[in-house]
Amino acid sequence: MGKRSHNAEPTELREKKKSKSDKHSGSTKEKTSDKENGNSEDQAAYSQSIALSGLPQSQIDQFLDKNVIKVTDPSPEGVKFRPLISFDYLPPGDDNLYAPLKSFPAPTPIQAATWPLLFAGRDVIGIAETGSGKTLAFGLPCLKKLMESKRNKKPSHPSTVIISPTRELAMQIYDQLVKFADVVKAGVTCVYGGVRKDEQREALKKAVIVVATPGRLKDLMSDESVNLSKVKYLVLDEADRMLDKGFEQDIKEIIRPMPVSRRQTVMFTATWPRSVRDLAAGFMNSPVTVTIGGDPSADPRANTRIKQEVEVMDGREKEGRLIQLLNRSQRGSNNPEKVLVFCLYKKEAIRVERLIKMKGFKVAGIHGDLNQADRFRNLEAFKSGTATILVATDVAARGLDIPAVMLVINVTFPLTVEDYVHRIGRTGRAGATGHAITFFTEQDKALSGGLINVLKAAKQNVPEDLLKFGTTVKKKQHDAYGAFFKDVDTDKKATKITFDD
Ligand SMILES: Nc1ncnc2c1ncn2[C@@H]1O[C@H](COP(=O)(O)OP(=O)(O)OP(=O)(O)O)[C@@H](O)[C@H]1O
Repeated sequence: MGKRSHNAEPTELREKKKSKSDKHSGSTKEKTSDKENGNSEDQAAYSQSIALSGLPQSQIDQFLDKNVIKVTDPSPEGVKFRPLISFDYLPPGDDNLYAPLKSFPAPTPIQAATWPLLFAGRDVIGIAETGSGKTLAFGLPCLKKLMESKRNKKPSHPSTVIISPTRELAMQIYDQLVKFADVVKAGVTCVYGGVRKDEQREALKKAVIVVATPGRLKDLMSDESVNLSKVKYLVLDEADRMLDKGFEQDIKEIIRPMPVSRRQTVMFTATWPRSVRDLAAGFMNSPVTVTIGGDPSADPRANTRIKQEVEVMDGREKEGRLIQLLNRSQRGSNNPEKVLVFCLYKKEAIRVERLIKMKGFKVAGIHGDLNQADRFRNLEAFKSGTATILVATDVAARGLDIPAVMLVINVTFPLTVEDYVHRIGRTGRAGATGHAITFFTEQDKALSGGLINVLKAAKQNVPEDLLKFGTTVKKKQHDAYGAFFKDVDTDKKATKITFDD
């Protein structure tokens, strides 16, 4: 929990003097108008439940303080919805949609704070730690919209697009949506590169919600297999990755046919570097920014339930130390814990996987040199526990929700501190604790300042050896930021630049 001073701005959500319009509308129900939202068509109005409006303000304030929730709304009215602190306060909806929520005790803070805004049709930037339920934060409103639209008419073109940087994450979002609302299964489809297009083209004919990686979606647009001119709800998951150099152009092309006046644009992430913020603003309409856990302008923040250890070493010591750590975590138990090992380059991942296999451990790998079927199969083997160690490049750094990953080992430091935060965020999810061990060598010293700040912000030990590399945070990001994660369509001829994924 952060300090109270971090939380200075939620006063916007606290009791305010009633404006003229509030007085006219009464205190229990507040409907957003289309004009306020800048969204003209089919915008579902959101009515705050009477029970939620009736709660004492102190209870709302306590929730905001405890979870360090900051909501910044640029519109003249400011923030007027209370967070949905319990599932009981959700707007009326289909039982099929809400029933699976019963497996959770309460909405997570990012869900509680963003749902009212999303139901009300506002553009939202949601920033919250890894593993904090962001998928459902943007997913539930989109499923609700789908169910409502199904009742009204049969759509001819997709109304919702969710874009994700990797194929595995796209598939995971798709799985979560259909698991959540099986009844809408027919209306949801997932398109990504590395597999044939024919089935995807067929599925797109009936799709209302499309989950996609950018490269394949762009291809399917250009051969007119999908028309995005009717899209009203656009989500960029892992938004900072989607807006960085590797993807920026694709995203611009995908968004072009979607009319801004009718589009609700939603961005979610655990890290929100300054470098992408202006670009994000250009795609959005008066967005409300919701931050959980502290100031978004500060350094990237890691989930505080993860114990972070950094071991400064010579590069030649890495393999020996890795095997030592794996021996400790895998041997002597019938049920060895799941360990995710990150490498930076594909060749390195292949070499490390081979080494681990040679030592007799149950290991699988995931990186851009594998074909898509192998990527899915290996990820599944790790999820199911057939393999207890997964060696991955940064293709697995973001978003993947793999149950019970107990330890993340960074054999080679990533290209940015944001990626570090996402990598270690594969452990310690949904309220659990986690552990991350990072090997750091002189070669990585340009990132020592950023890493030190992440460690300090999460109240972790900073080794003396790391401090020696310097505490300055270098502004310039690696030029390849983003390029290592791009899903390249294997149906296409190779171009000059080849990406890691
Ligand atoms: N209200 C809730 N209570 C408890 N667990 C939840 C709740 N909502 C979602 N979860 C679970 O929390 C886990 C993490 O959620 P999710 O993958 O959406 O995290 P995320 O914030 O998107 O993480 P990342 O930043 O790594 O992408 C999932 O297993 C999900 O089922």
